[in-house]
Formats: sequence, C-alpha cells, structure tokens
Amino acid sequence: MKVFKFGGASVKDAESVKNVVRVLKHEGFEDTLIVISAMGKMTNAIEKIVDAYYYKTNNLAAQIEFVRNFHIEIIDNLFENKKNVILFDLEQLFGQLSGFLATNKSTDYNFIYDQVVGFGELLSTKIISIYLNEIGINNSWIDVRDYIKTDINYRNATVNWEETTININALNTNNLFLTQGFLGSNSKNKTTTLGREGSDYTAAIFAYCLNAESVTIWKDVAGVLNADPRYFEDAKLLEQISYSEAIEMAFFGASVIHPKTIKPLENKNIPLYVRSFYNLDLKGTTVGKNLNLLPEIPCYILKKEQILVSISALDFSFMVEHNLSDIFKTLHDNKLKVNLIQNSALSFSVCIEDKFNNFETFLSKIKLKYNISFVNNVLLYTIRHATQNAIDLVEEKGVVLLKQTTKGTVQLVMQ
Ligand SMILES: Nc1ncnc2c1ncn2[C@@H]1O[C@H](COP(=O)(O)OP(=O)(O)O)[C@@H](O)[C@H]1O
Ligand SMILES: N[C@@H](CC(=O)OP(=O)(O)O)C(=O)O
Repeated sequence: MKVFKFGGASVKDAESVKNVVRVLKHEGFEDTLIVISAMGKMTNAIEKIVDAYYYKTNNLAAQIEFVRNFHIEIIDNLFENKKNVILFDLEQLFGQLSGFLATNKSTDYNFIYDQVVGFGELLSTKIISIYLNEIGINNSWIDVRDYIKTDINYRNATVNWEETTININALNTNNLFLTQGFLGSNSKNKTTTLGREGSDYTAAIFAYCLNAESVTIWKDVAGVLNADPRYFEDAKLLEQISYSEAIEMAFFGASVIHPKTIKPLENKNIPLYVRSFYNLDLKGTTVGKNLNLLPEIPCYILKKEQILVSISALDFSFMVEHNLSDIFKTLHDNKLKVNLIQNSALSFSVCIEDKFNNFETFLSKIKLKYNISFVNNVLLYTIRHATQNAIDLVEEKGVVLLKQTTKGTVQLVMQ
C-alpha cells in the first residue's frame, strides 16, 4: 500500500482538484490511502470563525459565510452532476458547526478551536471524495477520527499508538481510501488536532500502521529545496536527504515537511518522496535511511516571529542549574517553544516561539524572580552545512543580535 498526501495548495480551487485527478491517473491509485488537508488557506479562515465566536465579535456570521461561499464556488466549478449530493453534505457539515457553536458550554479556547477548525478537512475530503466517485475513481471516504486516537491535549494532541494501530489495521487495504489530515479524536470522541500543518504527520501515521511501501507528499515546489524559495532566490532542489537531515531541517523550521512526520517513517524505514504536483516528470526529493545530502550544499532555514529573551538574576548571581531548570519549567508550562539557547555566567538567552499567546503570562512569572529583557519579532536563520559564503549571505540581510555555531550548523538571530 502507498500513502499520498495532498496539502492545501494542491486543492486550493477546482482546477487544482482536477490536477489531483491528473496526478492519480499518472501515478496509479490502486491500494492507496490519500490524506487531504483543508482547501487553500481555509484553516486560517476557520481560525477566524473560532476567534469571532470566542471573543464575541460581531463578524461571526460573515466569517462562516466566507468559508461556505469558498467551498460552494469550488463545487460550482467542479461538479456537473451530483451537485445536490455534495451540497447536501456541505449543509450537513455547516449544520454541525452551527449546532456546536449554539450549544457549546466550554470556555476552553483550545477545545473550541479543535471542534471547529477540523471542518476545513471534513469539507475538502467530502467534496473531493464525491468528485472522484463521480468521475469514476471509486474511493471510500473515511473519518480519520475513527482511526487516529489521541490524548486530550487540544491543538497539539499526542497520538495513542496502540489504539491507532489497532484501528488502522482493521482497514481493508485493497481499496482507495480518502481521509482527512491533521485531525484525531480522544477517548471522549472529541475532535483533536495534531498541530498546524499536521497533515504530513497524518500520512506518516497511516504509513507506519499499514507498513506502507512509501509516502508521497505532493507540493507546489519541485521537492525539498535548500531554502524556502519565498525568501531565498535561487533555492536548489535536494535530490536526496537522510531522515536525520529532514528531521533537523523540519525542526529548525523548514515548513515544507511537518517536524513530526519523519520519526514514524524512519522507525519502519519507509521512504518519503516530496514531489511537485505540477511537474510529474520530476523525481523530487527522496528522504531515506543514511542517504547522503545530494547535492551537498548549505541549507538555509528561516523561522519568523521569534522572541529573543535575555534573563539574568536580580542579585548579580550566576545563572546555574537551579535557575535554568526553573526557567525551563516556566517555559514548558506556558507552551513556549525554545529554538535556540545561549548561556553565560550572568545571563541566559533563548529564542522562543509563542504559538499559543502565552508570552505575557510567562513574562509576569519570570519578572518576579529575574531581570528579563526581550526583543519581539526577530528572525532566526539556521544554516546547515554552513560555509563562509552562506553565512555572509545571511548576515547581509540585517543586524545580527546573536550568533551560534555548532558542528557545521550556524544559527543567527537577526532583526
Ligand atoms: N526547504 C524548503 N523546500 C521547499 N519548499 C519550502 C521550503 N521551506 C519552505 N517551503 C515552502 O513550503 C511551501 C509548501 O508547503 P505548504 O505551503 O505547507 O504546502 P501544503 O500546505 O500544500 O502542504 C512551498 O511553497 C515553499 O514556499
Ligand atoms: N489544514 C491544516 C493541516 C495541514 O497540514 O495543512 P497543509 O497540508 O495545507 O499544510 C493546517 O493548515 O494547518
């Protein structure tokens, strides 16, 4: 069995969905499981529904209408027959969404987020499944929440591998299956999500449990490049990289692969192909065990919206183990992700990411015991396989606030 993953960019409009059909016909789709994300930037749009509801702004109805109209336009451009079937399913899903918003009693933002945001994937997979059936590509739509079981950590749920493996093994694998990325459910059967952009990880979870022969992630780029082409001119295709290289790149922020994707694949030695959904003649990137980086060139990774924090003791004493463990606990408690650490006798600097808007709480706690200063909205560049030329190229981009070198990897915090 093989696993394909189509992300938002590959299903952003009716033409793109037709292109998915071209990919399937070109590659073959027997004994395949397809994971699909929300269409285009719909997850961002649905996040606005969550915020409008949670913060009681007056644009909730408009935000819902925007998402509904986006999907209706795709349906209009995609379907010739069966339009009523899919419109019925769409209205059912919007009915479930309105029902949840009308009856919800919880004040937990993360819980509400997960119950609402998953409608993007439910809508996209319903539309595409019915469309594929209509044009003769018979497939079974499955609800991923019946298969991937997680804990209750809403917005960043951890997979319960034991239950998930049992559920997925029950699939009859001789079919073409189509399911949602990014979602799971917990023991209370409430929807959970695996973290933004988590559909790559969903593909890897299915591949692991099914002992798949491969996973292919279809992208709007030729494969994994040595830099994000949006920020680096002349980014080059990496033809092959090892699992470890892919993990390092994803960890440091190469948004082309979700960081959690590699481990399940590495554990079962399942190759990952990252390929262009535009140009099917290209081989793309192969990620596998012990593959040498090819070509061996510096790789640049940019993480935006970082906060550079510097912490020192109030009484000029050393920053040693007990202070550090106290600071790390506070970081962890506030779900702040640490991307770089630098320590001196008197101060401790970290570059962090505040995905869950907890920095103010962290600040108020740390201020009670330490001096703290910070610079908001800085950039973190990581250069793997760094050369002096590569470092110069990045340093030209702004003011360096902090620089750290470890074994061929250079990190620069810049403003
Ligand atoms: N190292 C990289 N190689 C290739 N693409 C990258 C890299 N880093 C960032 N990207 C960006 O990732 C985008 C594809 O990922 P994404 O937009 O998340 O796709 P999807 O949502 O369709 O899965 C590319 O268009 C590119 O701008
Ligand atoms: N739709 C979700 C999950 C995902 O993985 O999307 P994409 O494949 O488009 O990055 C998100 O945007 O976070």
